[in-house]
Amino acid sequence: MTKTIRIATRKSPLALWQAEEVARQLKLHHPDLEVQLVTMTTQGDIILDTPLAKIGGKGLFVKELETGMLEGRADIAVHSMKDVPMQLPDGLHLSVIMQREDPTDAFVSNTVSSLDELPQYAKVGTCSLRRQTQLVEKRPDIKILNLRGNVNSRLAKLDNGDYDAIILASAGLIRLGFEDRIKHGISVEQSLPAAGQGAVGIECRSDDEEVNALLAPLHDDKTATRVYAERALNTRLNGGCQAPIGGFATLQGNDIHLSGLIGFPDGSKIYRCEKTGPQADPESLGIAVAEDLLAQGGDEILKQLGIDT
Ligand SMILES: NCc1[nH]cc(CCC(=O)O)c1CC(=O)O
Repeated sequence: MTKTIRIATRKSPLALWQAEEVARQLKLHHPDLEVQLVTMTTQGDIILDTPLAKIGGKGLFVKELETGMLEGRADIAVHSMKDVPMQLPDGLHLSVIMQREDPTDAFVSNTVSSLDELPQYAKVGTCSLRRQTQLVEKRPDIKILNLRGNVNSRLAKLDNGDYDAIILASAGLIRLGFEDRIKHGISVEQSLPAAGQGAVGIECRSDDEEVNALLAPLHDDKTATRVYAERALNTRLNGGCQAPIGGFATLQGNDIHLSGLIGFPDGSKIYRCEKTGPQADPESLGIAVAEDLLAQGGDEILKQLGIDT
């Protein structure tokens, strides 16, 4: 009998694109494999009118997919790594982290081509406290407006004239063929990305040896090392993708260079830290950067946001 892998995925265009890309790569490596998409709706897809930071829960975009795997209705789930909580349920693990797409935040506008060109009191759409914090630090006059929904509907809201500019992950725009909407990828110095941004991960049951073996060729070691360091930073800060926390790692020779930040959402103060450590131990580096940020005053920010450290 031919083996079938069932992929649990959300129905948003980006989620479907990513699931289909995994299906395509799996079939490339295993021509006889059958791959099916099992679409599911998550809490994050239902609650569209509330800023994510206010809903507060972690794993809003992944929980139903995980339940599907634990109940045997699917074999794997494909996620944007940025949306994957730091702690996974018992019995599941991240089997694969795929090669990273452009990790930057994209500046998207129909009227200007950069942050500096935005008129005074311009309206900028984003639902990310991390993006907001870094934008407002540089441009305190800017009015941040909430922007939720999938990539396509966010672009439609910009075109509708609701905003002077919006900030989205470059990776999602590139994958969906909207690369031409990106005025520029904002430098990581100006807008430090979220942990895991631009990387796709595949989760499955830890004990499913056959599926883990079939997935293995899709793993990218270099991306995984970077994402592990970024996620270790987030884990120590107890952040999720909804906190005003950034983390971005690059590889330099045999080392990892990790930049992290945490800031007040009004941009009044951002604490930053960069450290370098061996590629063999991304976790320790992530924790060291997190400890430094907490000691500088990041603990106060987390306390004000109601996040336990
Ligand atoms: N939180 C939603 C989300 N999760 C992953 C991406 C983009 C794709 C990626 O980071 O791989 C996006 C959209 C966005 O932030 O614009």
